[in-house]
Amino acid sequence: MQTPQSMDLGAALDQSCSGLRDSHRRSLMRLLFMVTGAALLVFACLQILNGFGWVGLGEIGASTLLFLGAWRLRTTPHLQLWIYTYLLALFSFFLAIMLLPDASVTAFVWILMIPVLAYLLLGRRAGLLLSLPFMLAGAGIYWHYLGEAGSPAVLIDLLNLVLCAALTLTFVHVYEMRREEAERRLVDMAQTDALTGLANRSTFQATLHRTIAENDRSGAVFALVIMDIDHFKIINDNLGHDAGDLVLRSIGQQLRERLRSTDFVGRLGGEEFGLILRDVTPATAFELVDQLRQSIARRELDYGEARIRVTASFGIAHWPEHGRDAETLFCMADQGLYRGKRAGRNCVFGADTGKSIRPLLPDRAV
Ligand SMILES: Nc1nc2c(ncn2[C@@H]2O[C@H](COP(=O)(O)OP(=O)(O)OP(=O)(O)O)[C@@H](O)[C@H]2O)c(=O)[nH]1
Repeated sequence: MQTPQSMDLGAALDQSCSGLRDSHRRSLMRLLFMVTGAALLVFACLQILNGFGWVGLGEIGASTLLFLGAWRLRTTPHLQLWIYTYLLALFSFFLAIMLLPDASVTAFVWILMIPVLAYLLLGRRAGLLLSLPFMLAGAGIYWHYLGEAGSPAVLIDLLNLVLCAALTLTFVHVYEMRREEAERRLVDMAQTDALTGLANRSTFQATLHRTIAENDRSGAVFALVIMDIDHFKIINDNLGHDAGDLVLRSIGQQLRERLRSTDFVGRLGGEEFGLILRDVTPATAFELVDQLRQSIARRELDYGEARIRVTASFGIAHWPEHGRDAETLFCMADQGLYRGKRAGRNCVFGADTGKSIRPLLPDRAV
């Protein structure tokens, strides 16, 4: 049986593992392009005033490209490629200004900026892989810049930079790890029913929509099953809410155990569950669901002195015969379920045929 994580977290978590969400990365990249473009314009004026006209003109050209890039970034589908190109060019530029013959010592502060940008835009793994070589190269250039290798003064300066850079890298790495973890937990909570650990209603609905789209392309079929525990209120009323929760957890576990790895199950709310059975004929679906019905009716749960037995009713709708869209399919499966409830519960009903499987076990709750 597929878990909510494997079905719906995919896109969100993939993005979470590459730093910020795509929309945020896009905005940040556009901001960086505009800030870098504006900064280059200022530097270009200073270079021209200093008599380095050709450098100034080059910077004006680069600045124009950056402004055009900021505009293009709004819609490009190749965001990742833009990010890599930008970061590689920017980090190489940092190294280049450190290598200039009369480089100012302040040029080396950019080494600290490398991990921050790389982690924000690429996430933990790619961020580490990209920032490490550039930071090491920067530290090497700084050592060379200081001259008199081995003198205590030089070593102190070098150590200051290396320690500060290592701490920045560690801080950014740990922060990113925690952020990824927190995001994973949040998405998990948003998609999972806390009591049973199954997919919640919105995840189930999203999975149903996706299954319809997939089967539309592949031509495969599936069944939607809605299951409702019979007279569940009696358990709550007689034994309390904790006993009801125990039953819901136990049924969630039973469904998880009995379904195939390609099937999907979710708690739709209260004592109602939804199942998506892939690649099943109507006859197979009936058989499978009836086995589920029997196994639920057979199981006894100990709750203090009490022994709890429950039954459940099921409605089945087939895609595409009973409806091509999720809403119609839900409606049809619901009709089957309520036919089952009216017929005395503990049974399986198809959506339109009225075909049913009658209970083999007596219909009883607590
Ligand atoms: N323990 C527990 N009870 C819940 C939860 N969610 C809903 N319920 C209870 O489930 C019961 C549902 O009752 P009804 O809708 O009357 O359904 P039923 O008693 O199963 O009757 P039929 O469906 O007609 O067989 C209510 O008492 C709700 O309070 C939950 O998370 N935990």
